[in-house]
Formats: sequence, C-alpha cells, structure tokens
Amino acid sequence: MQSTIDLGTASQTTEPIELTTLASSEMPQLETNAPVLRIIGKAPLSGHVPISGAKNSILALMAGTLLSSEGCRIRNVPNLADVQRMSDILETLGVKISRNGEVLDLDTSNLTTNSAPYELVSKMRASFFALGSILARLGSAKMPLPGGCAIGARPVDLHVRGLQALGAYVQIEHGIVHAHATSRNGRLQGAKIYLDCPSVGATETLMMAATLAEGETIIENAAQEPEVIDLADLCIAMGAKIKGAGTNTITIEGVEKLHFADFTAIPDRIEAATFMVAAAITRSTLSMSPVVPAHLTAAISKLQDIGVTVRQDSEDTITVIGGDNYRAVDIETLPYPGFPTDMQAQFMALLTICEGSGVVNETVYENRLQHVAELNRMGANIRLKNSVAVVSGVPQLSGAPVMATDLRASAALVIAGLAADGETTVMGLHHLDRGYDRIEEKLRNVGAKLYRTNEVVPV
Ligand SMILES: CC(=O)N[C@H]1[C@@H](OP(=O)(O)OP(=O)(O)OC[C@H]2O[C@@H](n3ccc(=O)[nH]c3=O)[C@H](O)[C@@H]2O)O[C@H](CO)[C@@H](O)[C@@H]1O
Ligand SMILES: C=C(OP(=O)(O)O)C(=O)O
Repeated sequence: MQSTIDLGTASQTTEPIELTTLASSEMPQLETNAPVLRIIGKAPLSGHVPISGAKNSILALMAGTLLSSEGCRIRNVPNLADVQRMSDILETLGVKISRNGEVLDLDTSNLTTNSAPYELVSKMRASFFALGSILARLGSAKMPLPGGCAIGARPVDLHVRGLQALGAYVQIEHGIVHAHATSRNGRLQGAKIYLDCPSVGATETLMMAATLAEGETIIENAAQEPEVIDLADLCIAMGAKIKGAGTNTITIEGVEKLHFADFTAIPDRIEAATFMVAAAITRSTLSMSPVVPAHLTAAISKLQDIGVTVRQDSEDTITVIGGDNYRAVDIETLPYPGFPTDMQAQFMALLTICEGSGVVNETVYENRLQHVAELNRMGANIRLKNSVAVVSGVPQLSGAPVMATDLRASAALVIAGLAADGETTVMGLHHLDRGYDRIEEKLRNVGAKLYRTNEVVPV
C-alpha cells in the first residue's frame, strides 16, 4: 500500500515524499493511539546538532538546590519529561520554580514538607537522590522507594547504608524510607563511607547529605561520572567544601548553610553520543556542540575502532564523519571512565551493520538488552545469552514497527530506523521524551525524515 505524507515545515524537505506502508497483517496491534515516530530511513544527514544540558546532571542539580536556604538558578536546562517531573516533586516540597527558556529559577528558601509523593517518585528514580538533600536540610525526610524499572531491579541499599553511616536512623515501612538525623542538633555527622560499587546515585545522595553534616565525610569507591563533578561544582558554588569529585575518593567538610548560586549544567554526553552514532550509522557527517570531548573518550575511541572518523574542531565542538567500511568491536559497559551503559543500546544499533561479530557485555544492569529483540525485527542478527549479546553484522537493516522498552532503547531504535531500508515506526515514545530534548526537530534539521503522529497505525 502506498501513501503520501507531508513531513511538515521543520523538515528540510518540504516536498511530500512517498512512503511504503506495511500491510496491516505485518503490523503489531496498538492498543491506544499513543503517538508513534515514523522514520523513513536512508536519508543522508549533514549539518550541525546543538547539544542540550545533561539530563543526569540536571536531575541531580535540582535535588542539590534543596540544600540552599536561598534558592538557585540553573542554566542549560533541557526540556524533558524528567525535568518536568522533578519540578513537580520539588514543588510538592514547597519549592517555587519558574522557567524561562533554558533557565530554571528555584526558590528553595521555604521547604514546607519533608515528604515526597509516591505517585511522582515511583516514576523517576533520580528523584530518590533528593533524600540526601532533604534529610541534610531539614533533619528528616520521607521518600518512597523508587522501585525498579525495565532495565533492572536498581536497589537503593547503598544510599540507605551511607545515610546510616552519617548518623541517620532509617526505617523502611510500607515502601517509604523514613530517615532522621539522630544527633541532638538535628545534623548528620561526618563519616567514612565505602561504597560496595561506585553507584552514581549513592555518591550523589551521600555527597549532598554530607555538605551540611557536622565534620568530615570521606566517600571511598565513589562514582567518577562527570555528572557527579557537576553536582559537586554546584554545591561548591553554594558554599560547600568538597574535594576529589571526579576521583574515587571524595572528601566533604560539612558547613552549616549553603547559599544562592547561579550555575550552568554540563552538556549531555549521552545525547551527544547518540547523535555521533546517528552520523556513523547513516554514513553521514555531523558536527555537534557544545560537548566536552573528554566526557566522550569511551564513545570516540569505540567509533574510531569501528572505522568512523571523529574530529575535534574546537574546545567544545566535534565532527563525526561516517565511512563505508565498519568493523565490529566488543563492548563492555562499566562505570566511568569505562564505556557507559547509557550508550550501549545506541552502539549496538551501529554494530548491527558492521562487518564481523562484536560481543556486547552489559555489566551494569541485569536487564538492559530488551532492544535486541526489536533490532532483530529490523533484520539485525543478534544472539542473546543473559547479559551478553553477540552482534553479527548484516549488510542492511530493514524498517519495521518496533517498541521502545526504555529510554536508550528508544534512541537505538530511532538511530536504527534512520539507517534502515523503508519505514520504521517506533512506539513507546514516553521513554524517548524522558531524555531527548526536541530530538525530532534536531534530526529533521540535519536532513532526517521522521515525524510524530497520533494516527493509529493500521492493524
Ligand atoms: C539519573 C541518573 O543519573 N541516572 C544514571 C545513574 O543511575 P543510578 O545512579 O541509579 O545508577 P547506579 O550507578 O546507582 O547503578 C549502578 C548499579 O549499581 C546498582 N546499585 C545502585 C545503588 C544501590 O544502592 N545499590 C545497587 O546495587 C544498580 O542496581 C546498578 O546495577 O547512573 C547509571 C549508571 O551510569 C546510569 O545508567 C543512569 O542513567
Ligand atoms: C537509565 C537512565 O536514566 P534513569 O537513571 O533516570 O532511569 C538513562 O539516562 O539512560
């Protein structure tokens, strides 16, 4: 069946293009008319992609603002569903928030409750990190357990044990974490904490908690992710005394109060890596900025091993130049500076068209390979055993209806769709919207042919 669809004004191509729609028997049944993304593959990309502020920084920074008795201004804030959710949570705590473009003003001077609502926290793990800042600021906090998600169970035992080490009494009742500082003056007490694994969230929760504790805290085996450094930098700008963020040992000398700061978040390295892979898989050339090239070392190195050219044009700009011949590589996800789990799905999409076989070992989450089945629907040849996938390259992916199962899986499917022959329909876009600011617009501006529609896909 043939249909003609106008891709709209944001597209570089204003002329309607021909789409080949799949026969109804080939499409999965959609139960609702939730929006889907329709992608017409094989359009060459070229141009420049602006990179937004880092989701995983912003969410932690927003939790960090609760430490300030005078509020905060955060710049470079992307327009994401997760940011909106975090704003909603902070507002229930009494924070007054106003947004002007990419600038977020948070008046945290008067927190009216120490208790965050289940309906909101259960939808977003990062909100749990605010346990550390609420407890430090108010001396007590009630935070629903965030629960697991599609990619894994994601316990919070390290957060809880660390807070206990800082002198908090913590009790979990009916799915709510109740924590209060046991000292007479209501302040947490500095302590030496060793994390069994370098958890990003636990490092952030405990670092925030320790900024207002009495005495010195040392976090050993701390996470070294750039987002941890960003949060430390915000806390330092608010008057905290923190040393060593970005290394595996962070030392915090507690202070009594934190003050106003005007802070700009780092660019999103995961978003940048996603566009880097988009350039590679479509054998196109894309530049992007602002980026911090040092945050992208693992991604750049894997791309170069595959046969993609990556050029650093300036301090904050890189260009990715796709090629014709790609060779498969192995990937093992690890804490920073290792290869990030948040880039695994996107790189797997690229491996599907590389020559030879590559082994992808997901070591951070126990269930982060659900995109394998969807990529295979698109003609990929991936075999899966537990958390290890063997990707054997195929000459060409073919467009198919696919379901996004989590945030980075959704990005991988979009990328695969850009390179596939024919039309790909990506469902489950609420995942994509959690972490990609205006992704369709950014891709259309460099030549991609895709659009979002509420039309019910034919069944
Ligand atoms: C909002 C945010 O910043 N999210 C990122 C953050 O998540 P998040 O901070 O949740 O990830 P962690 O670094 O804590 O998790 C890493 C591993 O440690 C385990 N773990 C963690 C805490 C704990 O108390 N006990 C425990 O066992 C987790 O289940 C997981 O298997 O870092 C992850 C790892 O880079 C990224 O994938 C997420 O995008
Ligand atoms: C897993 C991710 O996010 P979160 O920790 O917010 O679920 C991610 O950004 O890929």
